[in-house]
Amino acid sequence: MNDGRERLRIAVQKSGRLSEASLDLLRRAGLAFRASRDKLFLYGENLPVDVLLVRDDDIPGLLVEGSCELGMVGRNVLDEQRLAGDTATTPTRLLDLGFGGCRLAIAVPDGSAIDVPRDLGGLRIATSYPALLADWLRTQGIEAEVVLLTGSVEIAPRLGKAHAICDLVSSGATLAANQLHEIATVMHSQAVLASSPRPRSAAATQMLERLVARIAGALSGAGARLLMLQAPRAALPAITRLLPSREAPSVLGLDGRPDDVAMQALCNASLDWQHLEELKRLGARGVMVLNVERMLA
Ligand SMILES: Nc1ncnc2c1ncn2[C@@H]1O[C@H](COP(=O)(O)OP(=O)(O)OP(=O)(O)O)[C@@H](O)[C@H]1O
Ligand SMILES: O=P(O)(O)OC[C@H]1O[C@H](OP(=O)(O)OP(=O)(O)O)[C@H](O)[C@@H]1O
Ligand SMILES: [Mg+2]
Repeated sequence: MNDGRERLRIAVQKSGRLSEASLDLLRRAGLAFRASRDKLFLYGENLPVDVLLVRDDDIPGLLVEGSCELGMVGRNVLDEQRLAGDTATTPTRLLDLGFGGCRLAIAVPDGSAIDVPRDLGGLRIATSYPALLADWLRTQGIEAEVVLLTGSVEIAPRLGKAHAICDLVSSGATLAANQLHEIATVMHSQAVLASSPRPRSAAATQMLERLVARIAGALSGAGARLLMLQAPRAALPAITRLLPSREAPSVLGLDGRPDDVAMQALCNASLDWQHLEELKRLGARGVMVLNVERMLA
């Protein structure tokens, strides 16, 4: 392991939009932690894995230098640092984590004459993501000036610092509150699991692969439902057609009841009361729905 360390390190955001969901996912992957006194470091009690609590902007750099083997960070932050090209090697994106969903968008003041991206030619755009914005402008063939602001980007047009902004949006409430509206999407983003490009020992690689498989398992279990029921054998085709199942259901015979079967189906989160009512109409009995906590392929 790097620097002779015996334990794997995973970096997550200390305090912000990704913090809670990142730690929750690690818990669902089976990690139990003990907090250090300064709360910047969580000691993994049941696996040789420790959690580093840092600013999200620092995570790509920590991975590149090998201070951490894994990190959970917004794709926007990862791609910005890759495009900014400070280092020859870049972290590897392993998994999309399904939280922290947002988009990097171009927005302009309500009532502005800027309607479409090409209207931005020759104007100033404020952003905290200069490399992503410059890359997008290049692909659109637009020459505009990029103005770097590290926060409160939405205020730039009112201050006369820029004609437009390029910032993260999810609900759109911040844009609306600042009398701005979107005219283009630069990228869609969500939190991702990324790994260090540094070489690591065979033992570290094995531990990393184990943890990544567990995280993937916790993710694929999320929202999944296990449906169990008994039904007339003749109703099986209609039941199978009805279900939002992820794979073919398992069907078992029942002792002394040749016309009936027991069935088990892994369904996605869209399985609802309407499905259950329909199942009952088709003759299903003893219908049970269980939330799936984790899965291992
Ligand atoms: N409005 C949003 N909705 C959903 N996800 C978002 C939103 N804004 C940002 N994110 C995602 O969450 C990440 C972290 O956002 P946050 O605002 O907590 O970061 P920060 O202020 O840079 O925090 P830090 O102090 O760690 O630097 C963003 O990089 C992005 O991937
Ligand atoms: O579309 P909305 O749902 O309104 O979200 C957009 C806002 O969320 C982010 O900031 P955040 O609230 O995380 O604060 P920050 O700028 O201090 O990071 C982003 O920078 C926008 O300002
Ligand atoms: Mg940050």
